[in-house]
Amino acid sequence: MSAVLPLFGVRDRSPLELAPGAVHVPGWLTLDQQYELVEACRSWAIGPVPIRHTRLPNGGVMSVQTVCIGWHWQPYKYTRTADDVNGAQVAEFPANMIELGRRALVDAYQDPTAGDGYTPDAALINFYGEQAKLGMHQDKDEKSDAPVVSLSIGDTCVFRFGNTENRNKPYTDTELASGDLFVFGGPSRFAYHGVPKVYPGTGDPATGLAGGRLNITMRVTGLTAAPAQTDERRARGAS
Ligand SMILES: O=C(O)CCC(=O)C(=O)O
Ligand SMILES: [Fe+2]
Repeated sequence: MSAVLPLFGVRDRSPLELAPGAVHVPGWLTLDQQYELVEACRSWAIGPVPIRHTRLPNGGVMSVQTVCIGWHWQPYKYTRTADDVNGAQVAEFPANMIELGRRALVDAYQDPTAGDGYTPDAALINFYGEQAKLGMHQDKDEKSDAPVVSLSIGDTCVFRFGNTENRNKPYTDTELASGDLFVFGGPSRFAYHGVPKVYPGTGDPATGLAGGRLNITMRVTGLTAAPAQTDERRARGAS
């Protein structure tokens, strides 16, 4: 009997360019990194601003659940406090995530300088249950054209990556699996994209996620923090 080739389950980790500036790196995160991120997300999901189904101005509710760090996102702006949830300030954006974002750009663009000066200051953390989807949209509430770094953990999904003109064709459907990195920057920074489907039960529980899909998108908001009001300014009623 011939030996079984040890290729089963091994994915090609070379970066794949879907469009200029849009790069998919399969299996970029190690299992340990995924586990650590799941733990961190679990704690952010509890508070200071709990994870929620975002309410849209048209009265709809997103099927995806979202919690933010650094800046709070609500349709369609970033704010320091989560006024549409509990009014609290979201958790700080940790320095090790900035580092991870920089390494993501270096590896995706295969350029040792690609991460220089990249300082993401917000992340949206999305949790997809079995039925959750995300419609085609652009990430355009940032006042910066710095790349978006996306990390996926848990169940595999169909990721639809479109054009910069509208939410329709042409688009490319690709699968994002646990540990995958996807970067969209440059001419693809404002491309439409969405998640039409998640495949339940495809994730590895060793990530710490028993079910569902976690996606973290790091962004540069281009916003500066409003200076904290001093007691004196507050007493004077300065706005
Ligand atoms: O879940 C994903 O892969 C994409 C998430 C996304 O597009 C977003 O949060 O804006
Ligand atoms: Fe997005």
